[in-house]
Amino acid sequence: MNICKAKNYQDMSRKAANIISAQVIMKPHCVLGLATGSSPIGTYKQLIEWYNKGDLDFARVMSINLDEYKGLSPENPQSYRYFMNTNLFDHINIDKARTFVPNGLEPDPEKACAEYEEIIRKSGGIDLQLLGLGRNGHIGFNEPADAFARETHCVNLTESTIDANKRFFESEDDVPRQAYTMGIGSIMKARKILVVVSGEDKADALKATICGPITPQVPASILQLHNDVTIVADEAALSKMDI
Ligand SMILES: N[C@@H]1[C@@H](O)[C@H](O)[C@@H](COP(=O)(O)O)O[C@@H]1O
Repeated sequence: MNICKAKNYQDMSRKAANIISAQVIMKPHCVLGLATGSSPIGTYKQLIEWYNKGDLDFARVMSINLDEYKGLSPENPQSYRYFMNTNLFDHINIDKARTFVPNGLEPDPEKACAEYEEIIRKSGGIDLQLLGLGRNGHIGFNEPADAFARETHCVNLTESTIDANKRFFESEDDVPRQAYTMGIGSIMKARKILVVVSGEDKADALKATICGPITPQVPASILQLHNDVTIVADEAALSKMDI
């Protein structure tokens, strides 16, 4: 694992955006695996800035997002499709028909997940997967569990995740209890993985991810087995480690 220490959130975002830019410049028709949450927002802002300066071209890029709340429509401001449109896609020249997010409105989990795995398979594989880290070590919506889930599946969100994500909703009751997420196997197939981590509330999860045993109780710990992972973390997130 390549650990890159950033001073703060802004520095982390710029460093991560540099890595994504390099990917897009080196392979203009690349497949980007994208993430939601507050961690990658600064990275997306930086990419938009460089796009506006004429430094980046997303015309041939395809994107595949990690996850979506089950039951939320793309127009719902809390949906991850809406998040991606407003935080990135609406501001760059990516072809929206080539941006994919699991279909939150598909009530049949088997159908929703099989369709999504087919999209990943047909894409030829994700070149660079961007990830945030949950406070309990989750990636995508792969929550701590007794076993690693391989493919896209439907999950019941844990109390910790519902609590962490309620800030985006009017009340805790409005947070969906289920989501569709790419599995650990789908994530691990990406050729390169980039994790962005900021803030002291992630310090324990980050330490367990990097130094702890590989266990489905800390889903991100599986990343120790991937051969091309870069973690860009700020000082606060690295505060519990000697790095
Ligand atoms: N499904 C998302 C994850 O993909 C994200 O990494 C995590 C952390 O979010 P944040 O970056 O806001 O801390 O939140 C959600 O649960």
